[in-house]
Amino acid sequence: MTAIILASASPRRSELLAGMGLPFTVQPAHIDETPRESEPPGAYVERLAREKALAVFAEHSQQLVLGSDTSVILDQTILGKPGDAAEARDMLARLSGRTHQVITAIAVAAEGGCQSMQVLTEVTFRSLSEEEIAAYVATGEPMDKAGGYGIQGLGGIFVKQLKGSYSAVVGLPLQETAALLADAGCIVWKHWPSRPESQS
Ligand SMILES: Cc1cn([C@H]2C[C@H](O)[C@@H](COP(=O)(O)OP(=O)(O)OP(=O)(O)O)O2)c(=O)[nH]c1=O
Repeated sequence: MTAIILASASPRRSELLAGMGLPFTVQPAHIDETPRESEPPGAYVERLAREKALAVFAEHSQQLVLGSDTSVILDQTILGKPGDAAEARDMLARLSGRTHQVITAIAVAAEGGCQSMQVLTEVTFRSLSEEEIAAYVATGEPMDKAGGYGIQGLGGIFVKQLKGSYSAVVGLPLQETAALLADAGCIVWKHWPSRPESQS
């Protein structure tokens, strides 16, 4: 099988991909993540996923490279990772009591080209008090996460409703990633081990 490289520094993406039962190595991509002027959020997120995959593929063209990007969108505005505690507090105050979109794009670069797609999930937060926001920011959890929260962590208690893909919000949509890998010739389930006693 063609070796898989995950072009990401995100520990969440590594965990999610490992959970699919595939062997892979990690090589983070270093790209400029500045949005272009009036670039629509979906186009921005998918462009970054492709750029991450292609940056690593440029050095490993015999392999299959998976790139991904996640952004939180509120009122058509992209909320990336907060730069400091004040920005994290501001993001969480804006998300409080509202529904926002989380767009995660994935891209697979392989010999045959680069295929990509976007997954949109709607997340509704309950109202958050100022004290709760301050306590959450003080934990440090928001700092390396789009929108300033982690649904898989302490931030999970803010989420009232989710429509779409939970794994996409965490950083890697499992079903769609398996489909894109399959298109590139990597059938995920063929790599699953089976126990001898379950064969009868
Ligand atoms: C909304 C949300 C985001 N996140 C994380 C997923 C991503 O790691 C991060 C979004 O930033 P990204 O720029 O997509 O990813 P990254 O910088 O962490 O890693 P890389 O670019 O190398 O792939 O936010 C959560 O962990 N939980 C959440 O609930």
